[in-house]
Amino acid sequence: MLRLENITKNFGKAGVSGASLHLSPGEIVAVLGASGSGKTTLLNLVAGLLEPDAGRIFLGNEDVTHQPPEKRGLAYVFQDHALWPHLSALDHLLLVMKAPDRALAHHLLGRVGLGGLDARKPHQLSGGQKQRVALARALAARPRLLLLDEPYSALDPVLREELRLEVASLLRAEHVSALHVTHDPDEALAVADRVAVMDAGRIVQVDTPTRVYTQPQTLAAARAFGRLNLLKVQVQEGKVHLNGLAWSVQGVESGPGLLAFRYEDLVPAAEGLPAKVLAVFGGRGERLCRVDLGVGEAVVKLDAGLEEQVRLTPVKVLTVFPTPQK
Ligand SMILES: Nc1ncnc2c1ncn2[C@@H]1O[C@H](COP(=O)(O)OP(=O)(O)OP(=O)(O)O)[C@@H](O)[C@H]1O
Repeated sequence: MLRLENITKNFGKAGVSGASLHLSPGEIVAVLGASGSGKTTLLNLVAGLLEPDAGRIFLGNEDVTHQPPEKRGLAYVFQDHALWPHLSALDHLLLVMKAPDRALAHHLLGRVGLGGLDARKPHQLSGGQKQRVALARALAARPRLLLLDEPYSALDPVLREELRLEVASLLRAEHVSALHVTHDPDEALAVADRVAVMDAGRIVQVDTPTRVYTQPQTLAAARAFGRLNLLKVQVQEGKVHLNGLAWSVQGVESGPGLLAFRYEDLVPAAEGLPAKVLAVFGGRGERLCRVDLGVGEAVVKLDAGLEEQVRLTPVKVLTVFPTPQK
């Protein structure tokens, strides 16, 4: 459906470099990465709003690298919803339909939670409602590929959760592929078949959300999903030793590095590292504590009453990542 081959766009030191990616028909791929890692630039290249310096973009079998945006058959929903001030919500949908269908437009507005607001113009809608008109319009265009750039960021958390599932199920029902930029790992987990992680302009890993979470290939990929603890360690012949505890880390070079593990994999254990609780926070039924482990600080899920003299050990480590240069 979409194939990117070695796409590069230089903005001095920033931009996108050597990005390759493919999307199958009906597949939803989330693009995750730190701010400035190149996510929006990648989307703009696919949309045709930017031209790459090198590399090629295919939609189906068609090379669209130098095609203008309006020829590409895509729809996009970016952070600013770009609505026409003089058009009603319903008219926005009718305008992009090849064969205008009022019943379908009305139905789509209902599906994104705008039932009864068909006649409203943008100035009569809230920011979140405008964003939903933009989403419904994108779906009404029946694109071969939908590009989403933080489409739910202006919505409240409840609506965001409901709408992302609703849109994902509409996309799946219609077999529409989507490339979905988000900062929110929960959003990626909820809607994406695969995740592409970007770091400093490069796509550093493309895999299912679960595999990126459990087997991140780089520190940026591990960070993309959050809930990450890092302790400074020394690797010696594939092993890490910390105060009598030892882990084997396959394929990691000897020398200094960062032992990485998720919050939930740090657990109380009699033989663990003595932990001093520095702060307690959290919610939603889980209680998180920042602790000093003597060898560094970490965050742990800890039930009330366990703070006193608790010993903790990471029962599962992801790997040891090289210490970043910066
Ligand atoms: N037109 C431009 N001219 C020069 N530099 C640019 C331009 N557009 C983007 N950049 C730079 O390219 C890098 C990637 O920007 P981009 O907007 O793609 O990042 P992002 O991952 O989408 O970030 P965010 O999550 O903050 O939106 C940044 O360093 C940005 O400053």
